[in-house]
Amino acid sequence: EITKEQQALMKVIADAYNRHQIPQDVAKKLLQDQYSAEENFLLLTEMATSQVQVLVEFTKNIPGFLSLNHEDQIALLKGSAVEAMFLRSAQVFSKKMPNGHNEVLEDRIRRSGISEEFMTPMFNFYKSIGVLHMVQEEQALLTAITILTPDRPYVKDQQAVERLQEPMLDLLRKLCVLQHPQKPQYFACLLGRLTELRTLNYYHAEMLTSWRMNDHKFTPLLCEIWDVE
Ligand SMILES: CC(C)c1onc(-c2c(Cl)cccc2Cl)c1COc1ccc(-c2ccc3c(C(=O)O)c[nH]c3c2)cc1
Repeated sequence: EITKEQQALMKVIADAYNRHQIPQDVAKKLLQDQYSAEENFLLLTEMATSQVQVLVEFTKNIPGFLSLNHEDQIALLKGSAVEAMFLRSAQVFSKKMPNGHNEVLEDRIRRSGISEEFMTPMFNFYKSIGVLHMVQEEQALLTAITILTPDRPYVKDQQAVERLQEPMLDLLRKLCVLQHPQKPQYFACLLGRLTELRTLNYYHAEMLTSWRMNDHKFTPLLCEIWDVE
């Protein structure tokens, strides 16, 4: 019972998600052989920077986003960047990249100066996403829903964001019923992942602090989106 306009919305979001991905030459860098903590940190910084650029382009394709108040657009991007990158990197792990990126990505993350205490929640999240076997459309919608979270810090017109997020949630609910008829709880499961994502924001803030304590440098784009330096 997906309506015509919901089909159109799904197509726009799924196309934007598939069109905006990290360039292959950047993703391939994960496979080069330097494995020092320094090299890993630099590579991950490059991946994150490229991923933020991809995220901004994807967000601009979300119907209605560009007609939101400009400050609110920035607040939504800043508030959701880490969560969207956890989602994206989780899908890299679960989709079993053809050229073995997932093991390499995991290895580099484990050896990039992140302290043990953040590894457990991070890789638990990756596992919990992996077991869901989300289809591309679900991944795209879940990312759009994460970006359109009304109660991010400094968002002024929360109602305007709710009006954009609601149709996405409605569409995702219907899609889950269609894609996973044998799992009636599937939609609720996905929303549970969004709650888990929020807790990862706190761990990530700690990660940033400890990297900065060890004098790690970020790119201007990451400094801007994460309010560091
Ligand atoms: C500044 C650095 C050190 C950082 O700080 N926190 C995090 C960080 C971490 Cl360590 C975990 C989760 C979220 C964040 Cl922001 C990171 C690294 O972030 C990323 C972001 C995104 C990818 C990523 C995306 C797509 C693909 C891809 C494909 O699409 O084909 C193939 N390989 C991919 C790799 C990797 C690492």
